[in-house]
Amino acid sequence: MDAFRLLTRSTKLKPVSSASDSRLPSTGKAANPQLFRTAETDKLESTKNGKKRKRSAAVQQDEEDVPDLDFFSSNKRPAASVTETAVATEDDEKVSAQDAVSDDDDSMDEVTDMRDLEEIQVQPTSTTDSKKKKKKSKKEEAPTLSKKEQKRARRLFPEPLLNFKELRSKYKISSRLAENVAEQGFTVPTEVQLGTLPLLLGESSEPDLLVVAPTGSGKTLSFLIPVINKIVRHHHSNPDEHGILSLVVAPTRELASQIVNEGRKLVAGTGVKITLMRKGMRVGDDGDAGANVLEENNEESSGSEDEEAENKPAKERANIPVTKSDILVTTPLMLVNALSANWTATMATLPLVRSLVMDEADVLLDPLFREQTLDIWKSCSHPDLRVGLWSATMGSNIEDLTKSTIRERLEDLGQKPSEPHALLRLVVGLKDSAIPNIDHKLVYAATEQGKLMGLRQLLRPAAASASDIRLRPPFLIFTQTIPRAVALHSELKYDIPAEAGGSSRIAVLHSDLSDGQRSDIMRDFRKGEIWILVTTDLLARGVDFRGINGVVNYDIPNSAAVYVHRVGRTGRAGREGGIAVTYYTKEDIPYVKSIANIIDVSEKLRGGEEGDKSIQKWLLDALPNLSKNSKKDMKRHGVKARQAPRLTDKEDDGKGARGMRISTKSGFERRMENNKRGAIEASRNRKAAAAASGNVSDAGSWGGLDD
Ligand SMILES: Nc1ncnc2c1ncn2[C@@H]1O[C@H](COP(=O)(O)OP(=O)(O)OP(=O)(O)O)[C@@H](O)[C@H]1O
Repeated sequence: MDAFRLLTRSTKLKPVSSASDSRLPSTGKAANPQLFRTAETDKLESTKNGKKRKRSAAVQQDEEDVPDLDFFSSNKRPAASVTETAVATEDDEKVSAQDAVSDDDDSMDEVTDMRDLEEIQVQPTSTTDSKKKKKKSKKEEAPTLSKKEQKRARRLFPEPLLNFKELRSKYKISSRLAENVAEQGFTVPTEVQLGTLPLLLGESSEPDLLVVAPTGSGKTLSFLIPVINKIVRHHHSNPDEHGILSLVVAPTRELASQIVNEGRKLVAGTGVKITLMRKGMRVGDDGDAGANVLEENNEESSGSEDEEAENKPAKERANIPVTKSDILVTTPLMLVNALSANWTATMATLPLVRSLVMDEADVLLDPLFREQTLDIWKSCSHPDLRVGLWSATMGSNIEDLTKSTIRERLEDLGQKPSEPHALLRLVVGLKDSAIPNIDHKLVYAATEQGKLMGLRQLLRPAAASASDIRLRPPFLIFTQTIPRAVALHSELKYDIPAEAGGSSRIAVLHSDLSDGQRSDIMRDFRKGEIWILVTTDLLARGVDFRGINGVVNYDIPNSAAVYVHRVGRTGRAGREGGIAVTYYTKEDIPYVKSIANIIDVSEKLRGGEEGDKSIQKWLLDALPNLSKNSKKDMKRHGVKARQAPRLTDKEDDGKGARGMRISTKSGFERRMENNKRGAIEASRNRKAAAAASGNVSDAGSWGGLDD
């Protein structure tokens, strides 16, 4: 009898299929990076047959019985993929854009104009349904529109990008930029790319854009191409204006550095410079037409040189020549510090910035970073600023905050943009859901010891069959706090046999490490020298380790959104075979339902037999719902018992920190160790006291008084 299987009886673990065995994320890129291609094909088929557009079976089923996603927006229905829109637009003769909104369809729109209806009706739009909208505007005085009609009025059906060649042939992007994109070797644009690139590169006025698209779906390329192209055009039309024209803000240094590396591949030879904001840099006014310039050393350097430069003391960096950068990539705090470097009451402004990109926008506008992000947003003082907010999860509160900030910034500025433009929202796939191309395993481990046992089984391939989970390195392990990550790392350090590389194969990464240490670990994990990386939510978002085979949530995530991001570190760009293992204990039961819901929806999106699903209905029914306040509390602090400061054995009542400790040692072994430590300490104290009173037994070690 497998004890571990007993522990996990609350989930149905399906046998590992030979297909996922042979096809792992680490074996290379997927033939097709799109996630919703099956549904798309189905729809294409049904439109071609001249029938009314229908959702794929899997998605239809979702509509019937998808459980409420009790977080984020009020809309609980799956949105059709953006390619559905593409089908409608491409196949205009058979299915008009208006037909595409079937009467019984009240799901979330793909591309939605977020402005007030009156505003939409007076603005000219260049989309295919513009004529219909104009007709509608005549009926402005008509009785108030129903919710459904309002939704319909807001929906847009822009043309999709069919292939990357169109970037040059149709959207006329810089030829050098087009070459750089081609050199990346991508063949098919992902859904988010085919949806957003035409919106941002098209002839109509560039919109402010909110994008919600799955993890690993290529959002970085989607925002970098338009930003770079805009700067190339700007250089042509304003050859004398130099300075920071675009800002990209990301929540962590690791993500910011990754964006710079991606950007460098795209800007090569275009004359555009992209720079990572580093400690000690100053964004200052050079007195040249109010332009912001960046003091930095080597803006054309490669990633590794960049990292070396970062490790130089700030003093050395302060002496470097002033150069100009077009795109600055930064974390919020670093830029806020630089903008308020002269400690004046008001922050310096960034008068030339025309594009502000917020990657992982929902976390940037979360209370944790909100003040800093809004300060940066408002310091961009150009009236033609366009904002882009990108994430795999986006609460409706973020949409409201975006609308109000756009309005307030313009009011404060007292100027209007040179041309009217829209605020659009594009949703790819099912909003706020985990990607469907990975396997989720929700495992009940009862206690902390149970989790450690389970994890050890994953580390030993021979024992892996016992747990039905086969997770091959490289993979990530997430814990709730830094001390827990450190403790888990020291517990597992010697679990990897010396012949496989031993303790050097496993590392821990968190924000208490120095920048240099963090960069080294990231580099070694990417190079495959480190196989297992224990970390905190520092790496939960945005970071792209292309070929990692899985993610282990050693501690449950603080929210459903964090789950979506953590598990999205695997299954990037359509790769199949990734696994997400989440352990939970007795203490976690109150918090598991939202995660179980996410897994359930993801499995429904994937389709397949009901019996293959890991989340059974009885489990969902049995798990308790969490109150709003408890959810908030959980989001801020995580599971409280795990957050507790370390207690000494004497202080611990046995239910708190001790129960949550990451260790395989028994209480008896710990007590013995403690006693031994105490005895050594006491003997040391006795010796010190004796030495202080001059009564030293070891007289030979005392040289006596000097004459
Ligand atoms: N069209 C494409 N075809 C194949 N791979 C692609 C394509 N576009 C991007 N990629 C690759 O997909 C991976 C994920 O891209 P990216 O990091 O931009 O995802 P993301 O949507 O920002 O994810 P997250 O939400 O986790 O931040 C990268 O390795 C990138 O090189």
